[in-house]
Order: sequence, then structure tokens, then C-alpha cells
Amino acid sequence: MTRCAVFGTGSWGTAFAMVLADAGCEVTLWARRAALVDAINTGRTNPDYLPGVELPEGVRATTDPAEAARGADFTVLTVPSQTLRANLAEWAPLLPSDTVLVSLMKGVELGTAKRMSEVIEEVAKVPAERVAVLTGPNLAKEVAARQPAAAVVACVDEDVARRLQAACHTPYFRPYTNTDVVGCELGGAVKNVIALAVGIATGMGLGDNAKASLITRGLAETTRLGLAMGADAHTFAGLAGMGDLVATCSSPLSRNNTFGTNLGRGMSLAETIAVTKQTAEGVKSCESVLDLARRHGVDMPLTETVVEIVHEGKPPLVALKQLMSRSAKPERH
Ligand SMILES: NC(=O)c1ccc[n+]([C@@H]2O[C@H](COP(=O)([O-])OP(=O)(O)OC[C@H]3O[C@@H](n4cnc5c(N)ncnc54)[C@H](O)[C@@H]3O)[C@@H](O)[C@H]2O)c1
Ligand SMILES: O=P(O)(O)OC[C@H](O)CO
Repeated sequence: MTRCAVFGTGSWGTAFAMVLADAGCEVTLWARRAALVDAINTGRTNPDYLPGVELPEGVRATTDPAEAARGADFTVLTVPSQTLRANLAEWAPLLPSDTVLVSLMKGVELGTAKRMSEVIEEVAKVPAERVAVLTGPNLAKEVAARQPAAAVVACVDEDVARRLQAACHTPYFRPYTNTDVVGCELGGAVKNVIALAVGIATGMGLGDNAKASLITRGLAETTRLGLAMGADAHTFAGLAGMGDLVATCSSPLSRNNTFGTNLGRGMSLAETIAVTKQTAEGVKSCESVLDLARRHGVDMPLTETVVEIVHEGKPPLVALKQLMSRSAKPERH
């Protein structure tokens, strides 16, 4: 039987553990708090992140990272992106030497501008062939309700991607393989920034034309960055690009979208952070995505605008006027 360790017991870690168990894997979740481990092992529920959802028998939890890691064919990492480096430094010595490390995270590291798979390779000292990424339109609450969803599993080694695909394929969860790790990760990280922009537009009371324009031009700037970094343009028209943008930018379940809506309604950054109980990766990653864009000489006006609104206090109305008064351009440039 395939054994999986899932490090991180938030909404997505728990929902994906359910997927793996439903696909026939034996899953051990690592959580920081003993009370949560007890609720999972005895109550079969994660009351903090997925209240009311019954977890399958194939999911167990522990606070001991060594116990979680023991014998794992796949080691799934799903903590907030900015905490990955420090956490993985502790876990790496405990991992089986042949385990495949799987990132579910959709962020870019602040300071280094590294993608999560790059952080994993560096900290766990593993080759790219042992690192995979799972991404796509996967709102955790819908997946936990076993509503149909498709996803992408990406690895430079297609055989590894196929093995992971088999490990998480269920009647309601349909993963496709891809070897474009760079494109898949960028799609996931930048869509959070664009979802902030769309949320801000919603909060300001702008219409569907404005939101569709943000989504489309957001995808254009994501693709520009991807091409500069060696990604395949087709990836951005797929589940990791357009698919995830559509889900995140249209769903009130999205934390990034909701975060933006609160800002657009006039809440301050501090107030918005105070009412946000879960991880909205775009809030920090907008800065690292902009850093990445500058390192690669790519123009990302929407990402830049999100950074100005979120971190520099620019009023959304002023930002909107500036965006609309940019010089006229061809659609492709
Ligand atoms: N929730 C979703 O719908 C969804 C879907 C796809 C991808 N993702 C991505 O998955 C990743 C995790 O998101 P989530 O939704 O599970 O977040 P979450 O906020 O629901 O849970 C985060 C988890 O990380 C833990 N955590 C927080 N700080 C930590 C630290 N310093 N060290 C160790 N653990 C820490 C929390 O206790 C919690 O268990 C993010 O990168 C997110 O973009 C989320
Ligand atoms: O809630 P969000 O904004 O982190 O989005 C969740 C997923 O990434 C959607 O695919």
C-alpha cells in the first residue's frame, strides 16, 4: 500500500489527506497541536479547519514528525509558504531517502524569490526528479465535500508525476500530469495576487467587465513572467493557470479573493489581517512575485498595483485611475 505523510493540517492539507485516503493510500498527518491530533484520531474531524467533515479511516494524525515520515512514499508539504524553509530544515533528516516530496503550496519565498520546489530541493538536498507539485482549481472545502475537481501533478520526471497521479486519483478528484514545474508553480502563486486584485475590484463595487479584464490581463502578465523563466505558455491556458484563476477569482471561498474584497470595501490592512483566519498567500507573495518580475525584467502592472495597495497604502481608486491611464498598447507585446 502507498504510504503518504502530510505535513500541515490546515484546510488543504486535511482535504488532500482525504483525497489520498479515498484513493487507497495510508495517510499520516503531522499537526503542531496535540488537541487537533486527538480530534482527528478520535473524533475523525478537523474542527479548526474543516468543521463538520468526517475524515476517512485511512487518515491518522501525529505531532511527531518522525512518526509521520516513517516509510512515506510521498511526503506532502502544505504549510504557509513563508514557513516552509524553517520547517523543512527540521523534517528533512527524518524523511526516507527515496521519498518524493510534494508541494501543495502556492507562494514564492520572500527575500530569495524562490519557488517552493526550489526551496525543497535546496533544504532537503534532493534532485528535481524527487520533487513534485500539485496545483489547480482546488478550493479545499469543495474537495473535502467530494465535489468534482481536476488538478495538475507536475514533476520533471514524468514517471514520478504518473505515480503521484495514481496515488491521488479518485472518482471526484482527477489529476493530470505535466512536466512544466515552473509554469505550474507560477500559475498557482500569481493567481493569488490576481485574486486579491479581483477581490479589491469587487469590494469597490466594480462590475464583471472589470473583473474579467483583471483576470485576463492577470493571466497575460503571469504568462509573460513564465515565458521569461522558461515555462511552457500552454501551462497557463490549463488547470494551473486559467483554471485556478477562474476558481479563485470567482469564489467567495477563496481567502485571497475575500481578503481583497475587504480591502476594496475600505478596511485597513491591519483590520483585514485581523479578520482573516487562514492563509492568504498572495498578501506576502505579491512582493516576492514582483521581485521575481524585476529580476527577469518583466512588466507586471497588476502585481505592482496590488503591492502598492496592500503594502504601500495606495487608495484603490487612485490605483484604478493609474491603471486605466497607462499608455495604450497592443494586446500582445
Ligand atoms: N485552502 C485551499 O483551498 C488551498 C487549495 C490549494 C492550495 N492551497 C495552498 O496550500 C497551502 C496551505 O494552505 P491552507 O489552506 O492549508 O492554509 P490554512 O491556513 O488552512 O492552514 C495552514 C496550516 O499551517 C499551519 N501553520 C501555520 N504557521 C505554521 C508554522 N509557522 N509552522 C508550521 N505550520 C504552520 C497551521 O497550523 C495550519 O495547520 C498554501 O500555500 C495555499 O496557497 C490551499
Ligand atoms: O483560498 P485561496 O485564495 O488560498 O485559494 C485556494 C486555492 O488555491 C484555489 O485553487
